[in-house]
Amino acid sequence: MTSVIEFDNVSVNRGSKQILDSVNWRAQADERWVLLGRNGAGKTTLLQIAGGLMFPSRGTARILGEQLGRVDVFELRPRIGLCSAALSARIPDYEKARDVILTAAYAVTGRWREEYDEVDIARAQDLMNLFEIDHLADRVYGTLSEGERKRVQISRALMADPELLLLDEPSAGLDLGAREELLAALTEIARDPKSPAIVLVTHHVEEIPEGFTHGLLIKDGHVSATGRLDDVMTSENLSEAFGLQLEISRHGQRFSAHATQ
Ligand SMILES: Nc1ncnc2c1ncn2[C@@H]1O[C@H](COP(=O)(O)OP(=O)(O)OP(=O)(O)O)[C@@H](O)[C@H]1O
Repeated sequence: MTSVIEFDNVSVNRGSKQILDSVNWRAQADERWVLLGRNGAGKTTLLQIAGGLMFPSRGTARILGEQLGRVDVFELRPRIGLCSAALSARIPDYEKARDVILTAAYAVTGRWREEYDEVDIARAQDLMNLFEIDHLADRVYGTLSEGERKRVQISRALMADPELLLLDEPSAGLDLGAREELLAALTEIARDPKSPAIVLVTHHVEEIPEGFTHGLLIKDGHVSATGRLDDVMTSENLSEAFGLQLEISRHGQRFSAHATQ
């Protein structure tokens, strides 16, 4: 199986700051990855490179078989579904939820065509059903709650049937009920063999959906642990990555963490 993500010694510098330091990472199509690390560790930067939105300063990054720097990123990006706060900020407040999702079929924000294919409309409807937002289809984005917006954003990211799905802190700002609903939907996607490869950035081990298979811990721009989730999610690895003594417990397929000193 070809790797969806292949990073070889990827480094990123901005001025004198080294944001990423020789990151090696391989992700396959059937894997669901979690990136964890404390504030400023480099998670968003890593995700930006995986999304073809930023180039490494050194090293090589291949995404969906294409090497950044040698591929037209405007052809690569439509193959990648992205959900991030930055992208959400670009969605017009007056756009109806259904159109926020539908416009992803044409890689735009803001509705510009009056006609969509039946197949696109059916897919948007399926996604709204999956994320239980079909009742919000005619509501404008600006009036939706944070949890409702998150579900619209992920539906949008999946609309163009991407080969890689990147989710940057999808649970941020959600209340407990909304978070659990979102995690249940992400679990359903993670367990579906037809789903694309998924990379999810989070700060909280409690927010790792069931069905995720691999983890990458990042500390000060370098990978501190990587591999199968069960092997990565140890108290020792998490304590090292977050720089404090943590105890990780597991309840079924969910994790929790607390500091021991
Ligand atoms: N253009 C830039 N110039 C200088 N420093 C930058 C630039 N972009 C990012 N950084 C720094 O690089 C580091 C990594 O940033 P990044 O956003 O990738 O971290 P993160 O792990 O996603 O953090 P958070 O959890 O707080 O969102 C941070 O210290 C950030 O301030």
